Amino acid sequence: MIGAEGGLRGVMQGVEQVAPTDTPVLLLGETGSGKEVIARAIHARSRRAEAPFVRVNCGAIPPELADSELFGHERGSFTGATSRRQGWFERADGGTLLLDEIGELPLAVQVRLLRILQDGSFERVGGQQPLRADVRLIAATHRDLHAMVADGRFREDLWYRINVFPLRLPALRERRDDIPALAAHLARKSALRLGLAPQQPSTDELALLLDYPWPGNVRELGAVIERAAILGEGRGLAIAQALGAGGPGAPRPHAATAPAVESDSIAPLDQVVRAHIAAALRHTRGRIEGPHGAARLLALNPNTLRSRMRRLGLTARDFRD
Ligand SMILES: Nc1ncnc2c1ncn2[C@@H]1O[C@H](COP(=O)(O)OP(=O)(O)OP(=O)(O)O)[C@@H](O)[C@H]1O
Repeated sequence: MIGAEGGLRGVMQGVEQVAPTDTPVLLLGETGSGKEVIARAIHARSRRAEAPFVRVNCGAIPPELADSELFGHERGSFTGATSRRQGWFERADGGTLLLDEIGELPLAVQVRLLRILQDGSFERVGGQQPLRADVRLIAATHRDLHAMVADGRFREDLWYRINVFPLRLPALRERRDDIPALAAHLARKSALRLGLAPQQPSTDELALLLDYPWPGNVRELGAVIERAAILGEGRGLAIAQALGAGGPGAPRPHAATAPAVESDSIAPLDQVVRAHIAAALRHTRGRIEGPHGAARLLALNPNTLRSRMRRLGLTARDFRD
């Protein structure tokens, strides 16, 4: 895990404290910020490390199947239940269960979840016999569960039960110091996966990565690095192009000056240049001239930069906040 000594230091302290216990953990943080990575770290440091770690994405289960997915069902208990099925609690018995996106669970299922957390017992759908499962629960969400409690969309009693030890993962933009190490790690992983010579971002490319807001956090950084590795064809990382071509927050090319992307892999040069200049302007908050200006960063004469910005439809004012 990258950042354990950096931006995740506080979170890791919590991990070390809570891992040896059986206490439920609530992981809070934006999508892609590393909640699953932290859940696995807790499991690995617990007495359950040799037992299963099971992750269930509650947001991906159709609400009518949530009961059966979590607690299992007996044969014939509903149309389509052609055989007995073990639920995720049974499969995680002795180990750790990560319920990702717990806020998406229907209220009826939340009641059953509360019960298993309170006394470890449950029944399969259509089953009479009470069963037991010894499971350590880790819940994760990017939602404001407290607000959902206030709206009646999340049960207050369940909220108290899972909110014993909350850990909040900072967004990547709140721990920019971790970006260089993460980028290096992700670049090595991409190169291995793609069978390309490993490449590392240059200082200029790192500046682009440091400047980007990363709404999709580490997952998005991984995707940008992978795209950059593919576009760089083993000779480098095409970070500017990868950022300009795909990031949801990437500056959109100006219709009059940059044609639509015609190929997925090769962005028009104007678009790449525009994204690069925009990144420099974001960095300097719109300042063009002087020692802290974008012209200096880009090694351009300020007037040259101004005329390129005009041609590409960029205005310094847009970067001033
Ligand atoms: N600190 C880290 N070091 C190395 N890789 C990381 C780190 N944090 C996240 N990643 C990688 O980033 C990706 C996203 O992380 P993860 O799946 O844990 O995020 P998440 O918060 O659980 O996302 P979601 O809310 O969408 O489920 C994964 O591929 C993971 O391996």
